[in-house]
Amino acid sequence: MSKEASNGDHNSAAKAPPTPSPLRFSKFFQSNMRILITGGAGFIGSHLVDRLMENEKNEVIVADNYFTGSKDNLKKWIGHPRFELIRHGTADFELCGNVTEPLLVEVDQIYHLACPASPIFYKYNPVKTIKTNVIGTLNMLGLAKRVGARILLTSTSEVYGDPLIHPQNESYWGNVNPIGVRSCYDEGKRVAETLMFDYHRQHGIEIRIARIFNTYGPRMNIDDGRVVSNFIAQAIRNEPLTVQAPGTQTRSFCYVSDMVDGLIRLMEGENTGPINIGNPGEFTMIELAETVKEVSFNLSASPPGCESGLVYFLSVAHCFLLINPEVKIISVENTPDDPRQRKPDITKAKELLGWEPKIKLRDGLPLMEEDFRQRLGVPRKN
Ligand SMILES: NC(=O)c1ccc[n+]([C@@H]2O[C@H](COP(=O)([O-])OP(=O)(O)OC[C@H]3O[C@@H](n4cnc5c(N)ncnc54)[C@H](O)[C@@H]3O)[C@@H](O)[C@H]2O)c1
Ligand SMILES: O=C(O)[C@H]1O[C@H](OP(=O)(O)OP(=O)(O)OC[C@H]2O[C@@H](n3ccc(=O)[nH]c3=O)[C@H](O)[C@@H]2O)[C@H](O)[C@@H](O)[C@@H]1O
Repeated sequence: MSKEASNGDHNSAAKAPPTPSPLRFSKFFQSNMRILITGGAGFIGSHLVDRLMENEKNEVIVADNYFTGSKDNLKKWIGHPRFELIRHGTADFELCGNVTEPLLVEVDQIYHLACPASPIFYKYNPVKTIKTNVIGTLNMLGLAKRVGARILLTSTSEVYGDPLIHPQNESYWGNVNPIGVRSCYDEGKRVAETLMFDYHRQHGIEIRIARIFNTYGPRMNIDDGRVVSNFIAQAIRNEPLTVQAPGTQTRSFCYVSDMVDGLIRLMEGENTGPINIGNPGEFTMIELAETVKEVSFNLSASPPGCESGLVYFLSVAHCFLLINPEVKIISVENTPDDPRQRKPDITKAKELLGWEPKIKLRDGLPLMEEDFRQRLGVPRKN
């Protein structure tokens, strides 16, 4: 029997995990933990790389096809002796670094994040999205089985679909359209969760499943179409904030440093999950737009994840600067199957991981604004 405990509902007859390769016990490997991060050039992945690289005992390997991620997010690590960017698969550019191609690399842990996450990107090529979720997860589970690695999947609150219970807890099975335009992503992640548990029960693989709720922060793709990045970019460019109708739909936003902390605790802990990781502070999209307009620097210290000296300077100086109080808010058409409400029940994360988010939306938004201003080349007017 595997020693790891599930969070209650699963995991009755798991086999022992396969023995790691003898190489793992050689002197060379003993000092270091080798960690693969798929999708490590993306938004959450690159912050996870930063956090794991802080530990000198970690060697970090990233596999990414740069569909929505960028090498820029990793530039401070390229060339570092404990860091490696791998290009596997074929010579075909489309397939290079792609998790839909098998990968063989000796690692102890796999954080499997690779998947486009913004609705406009995952809907752009739905077949590619579902292949990434299904074949990509199968490949990473095959790798975990072969080398005896523990694997964590970044699943999503979208497995709950347009939820009929509120807030959503992990025992809720969801309300998902299997044939809709979002299905490549939400049904894809549901299959990925199924594969994780089948490999766990059948092959004894050590698995961890995080159900991530809307996460925001520096390094989000400026034009990736998600609501927080859209509103901040629009406010900085002095364009109207586009609230998709009706605007009363809700989301709960988690700052990226809190998310990374939750993912590492889940990986290091003894529970398979699935476990919700998100911030229960819930906002309608109209409230979010108003908050983006009005949010001000009002920080007494620089929270984790804040890399900008300017933000730190402004925050210790107790400045009160609005992003753009003049900007207009307009209502635009929505897309099909948009969930009407979303808020995580994080009781399990609190009890099993000792985790809860620390950064409030009003404190996280200015940090993201600063990063967007730098990348857009639009300095703040004082
Ligand atoms: N950010 C959120 O709010 C959120 C919420 C729920 C779940 N998630 C999950 O977290 C993970 C990371 O999300 P993110 O917000 O950082 O997104 P992101 O788009 O910034 O990052 C995804 C990364 O995966 C890479 N990728 C995509 N398809 C790939 C493939 N076939 N092979 C190799 N690499 C591939 C992309 O190039 C990118 O670097 C995703 O699995 C996503 O589903 C994110
Ligand atoms: O957290 C999650 O589980 C999921 O959340 C998001 O999906 P979604 O909530 O639809 O993300 P957004 O595109 O940011 O939309 C959030 C809300 O904002 C609205 N919106 C979006 C963009 C915009 O310009 N204006 C606007 O009002 C949308 O209609 C929606 O109601 C992510 O993009 C998924 O990757 C992730 O898995």
